[in-house]
Amino acid sequence: MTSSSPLVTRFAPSPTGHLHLGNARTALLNFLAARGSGGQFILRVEDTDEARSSEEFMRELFQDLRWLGLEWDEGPDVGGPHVAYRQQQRRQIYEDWLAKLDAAGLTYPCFCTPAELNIARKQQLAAGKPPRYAGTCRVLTEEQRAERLVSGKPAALRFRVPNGQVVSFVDVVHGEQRFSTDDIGDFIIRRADGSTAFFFSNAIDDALMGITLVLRGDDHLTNTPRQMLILQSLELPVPRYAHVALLLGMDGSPLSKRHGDLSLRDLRRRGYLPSALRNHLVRLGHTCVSDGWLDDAAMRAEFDLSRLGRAAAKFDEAQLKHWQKEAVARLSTDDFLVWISAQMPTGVATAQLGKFAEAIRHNIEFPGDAKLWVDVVFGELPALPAEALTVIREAGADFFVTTQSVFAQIAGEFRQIAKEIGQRTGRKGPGLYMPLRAALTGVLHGPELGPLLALLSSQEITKRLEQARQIASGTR
Ligand SMILES: Nc1ncnc2c1ncn2[C@@H]1O[C@H](COP(=O)(O)OP(=O)(O)OP(=O)(O)O)[C@@H](O)[C@H]1O
Repeated sequence: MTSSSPLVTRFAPSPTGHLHLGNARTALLNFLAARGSGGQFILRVEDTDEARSSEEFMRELFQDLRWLGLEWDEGPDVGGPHVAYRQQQRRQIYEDWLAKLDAAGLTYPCFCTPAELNIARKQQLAAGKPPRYAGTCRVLTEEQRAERLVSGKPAALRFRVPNGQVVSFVDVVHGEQRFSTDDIGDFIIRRADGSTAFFFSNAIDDALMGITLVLRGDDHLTNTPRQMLILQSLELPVPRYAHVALLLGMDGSPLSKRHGDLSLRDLRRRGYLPSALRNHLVRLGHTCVSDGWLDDAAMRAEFDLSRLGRAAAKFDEAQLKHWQKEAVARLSTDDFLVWISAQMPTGVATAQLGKFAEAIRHNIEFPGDAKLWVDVVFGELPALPAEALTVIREAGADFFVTTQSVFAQIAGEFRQIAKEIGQRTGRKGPGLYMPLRAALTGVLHGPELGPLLALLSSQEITKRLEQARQIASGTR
């Protein structure tokens, strides 16, 4: 279903931990749905769980989303026409709407203790029935209610679910959905401690903030009829819903903040690039027509609600690494140098820096990988590993004598030099390049030799070839 009208979407996380890849995927899809349709993307912080929420997690959540490249049009730190964007600051709004439900006779206080609820639940399960609130406090008389309230018994507030109705809606991902209200027990909308429950505050906020599409994990699919009942009772607009399959970790269970799963922070610390994550995430639970790299504009154009999928998507780091390579290849030289800056020595001339970046970038997945090549180019050659020594010895001292004289005679491109060495020594292919690599870089794999050697002084090249000659002749 492609939507031509602008969509107002939102990402509504709780600041109770670090955002993981599943959260990030949901945020990205909401962002794309809004941007692709010329609509608005709202960030709302659902911090009603005071015990688990923190300011620190909220700040980090902003940083993580911005790092990922998702900017919001309205939110706690940028404001907007629907302030406040933190649920803790919206309590009065919830009280006002609760009062309306109350006035319509659609709520009642519930005095059942957790222990009582637990017993009722077990009895229902034992009888093979789906657990739902048994309605104990629904049928209290006014006197019984007043008595309990006066005695100071803690009371939650429940929504009175109408009997014998069907709540139906067309989910963008799952299609037609029908829920009988007889299967939905009266549910809590305000807890005994005074805080509003997710079902309530989340639905009220979506309606008041003008959200037209609620795109979220399919863990919320069965919450939807409850939320719709509340909105319909209050004559508030009901958004469209799209419930996308949850992202699963390697162990097959859904990623979750409370388990500290695959956080964006960790992936960032490990050197992953945000554009790599975006390209990976947009293909989890959403199919793209293009298999190739998507820049921001192409990703917006590719995104289509009709391509959201039902199948649970599993995180696969090999796929993420594929996009990481693509992302590194696309960094500008300056951005690449900033990315690897922690590995770079000081005092390197600007022209050298650019050449170094281009010489090594295809061999770098993470910034730490640059260290080896920084040492090879700007430092002393590290101690040669056994496999390099073997290759050098196999080539023999004469090979390096010839190589030294060719380097001294030809000041041209490495290709010319290598051709000349090949002609004079009768070596070609790996037989030619491996001993050169071993002697000049100490490593048998890596970036093209030419651009790398162009960064070494002729004295340094001579020194390394001399070292190899001595190794090959057994004098070192
Ligand atoms: N594994 C997941 N895959 C995809 N989306 C997810 C996943 N987990 C949560 N979401 C979505 O992220 C949004 C924010 O959810 P929320 O802040 O409750 O995250 P959470 O990881 O479920 O946190 P917690 O572990 O604290 O319950 C919701 O739309 C939710 O559906």
